[in-house]
Amino acid sequence: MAYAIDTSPLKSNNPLVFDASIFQKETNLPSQFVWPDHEQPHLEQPSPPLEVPPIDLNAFFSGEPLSVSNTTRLVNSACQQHGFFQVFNHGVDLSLINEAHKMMNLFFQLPLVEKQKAQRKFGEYCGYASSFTNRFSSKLPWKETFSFRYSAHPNCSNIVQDYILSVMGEDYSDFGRICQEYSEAMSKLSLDIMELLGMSLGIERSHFSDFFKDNDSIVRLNYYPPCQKPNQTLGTGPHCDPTSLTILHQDNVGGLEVFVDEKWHSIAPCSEAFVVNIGDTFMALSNGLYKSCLHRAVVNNHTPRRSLAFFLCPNMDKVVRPPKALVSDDTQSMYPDFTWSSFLEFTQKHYRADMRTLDAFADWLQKQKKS
Ligand SMILES: C=C1C[C@]23C[C@H]1CC[C@H]2[C@]1(C)CCC[C@@](C)(C(=O)O)[C@H]1[C@@H]3C(=O)O
Ligand SMILES: O=C(O)CCC(=O)C(=O)O
Ligand SMILES: [Fe+2]
Repeated sequence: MAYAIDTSPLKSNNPLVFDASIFQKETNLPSQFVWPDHEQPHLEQPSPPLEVPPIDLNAFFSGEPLSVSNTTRLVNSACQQHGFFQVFNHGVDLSLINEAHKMMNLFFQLPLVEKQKAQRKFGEYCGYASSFTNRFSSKLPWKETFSFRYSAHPNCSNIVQDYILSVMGEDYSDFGRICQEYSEAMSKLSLDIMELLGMSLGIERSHFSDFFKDNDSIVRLNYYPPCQKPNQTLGTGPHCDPTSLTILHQDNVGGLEVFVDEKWHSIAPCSEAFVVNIGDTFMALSNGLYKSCLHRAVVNNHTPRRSLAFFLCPNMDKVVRPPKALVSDDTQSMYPDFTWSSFLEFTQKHYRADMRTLDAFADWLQKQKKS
């Protein structure tokens, strides 16, 4: 079997490197990529599609009373059931989305050593990772990712482009510029969606958009190479996003699945739409009313798949606590107050994000307080 041997000091105790150009032809998957039987996808039985409401953001922002009440009702019901919906007429230029996909294609086609200029370091969430061979020793995801920080703080006006140029070099200025523009567009869209979520919860429209104005978010480019044994592995394992809100754009290949009513359901790609889902931090902000739902990405044996994720996160030191209107004497606060910086650190240094990250974090916080 063909493995590339890693020579970097980072992974001295783990020689496995995921080089997609080699691994996509492998018929014997290294055992680290083989997921346990109960988590393996059964691709021979296609997952039924999930009914996700199509949300017309333009109609909502028109202020026309019927559109507003229909939209908030649909969002409220989807978020209480599973936390997934799709947004249309979102105001993001389709040519910017296409450019971002083109740049992402170019990036992932680069030779491994070139991509490794941006190698993600242990304990950090930014950079390039070919699978997580230096982070985890089993249930490795069949993917490459490139993640970077976006901050809406006025002092960080060019943060994405500066980061990409600093790690990849001057030749990557178009890549940096498009990623910067895309991140800004996603941050703006996320604040619009926060207004909608605030209204759908019956609280002050600006409550959550104000809370996230100075967001410190994560943008991630995902590349899922073909796999000769797609039934044995996963592109992204079952998890709930620890972040607040995810805005995902998938290419036309398909692979995103959501666990609802005890079954996996697919969400078909749609180039004009973004898939939006509630993450654990927003579940805490809504006092458990809106759900952060289990999802995963499956791979296939013929076509590479790409997706672009914007993970909205609060400013690092803001206290995550639901508004008073969502906490009654009976319900109390479902989760302890926390900061995003501590939750992020938990996912990067102490716990691999899965379906119970928020509960595990709440227990961990409790123990920290006691000791
Ligand atoms: C804070 C984060 C951790 C992860 C990236 C962002 C939001 C989603 C998380 C993740 C995708 C959930 C599944 C497991 C994970 C390890 C992955 O497969 O990428 C998670 C990310 C991470 O820790 O890098
Ligand atoms: O690529 C996808 O479709 C989903 C990826 C995902 O869930 C994530 O990165 O959190
Ligand atoms: Fe996710």
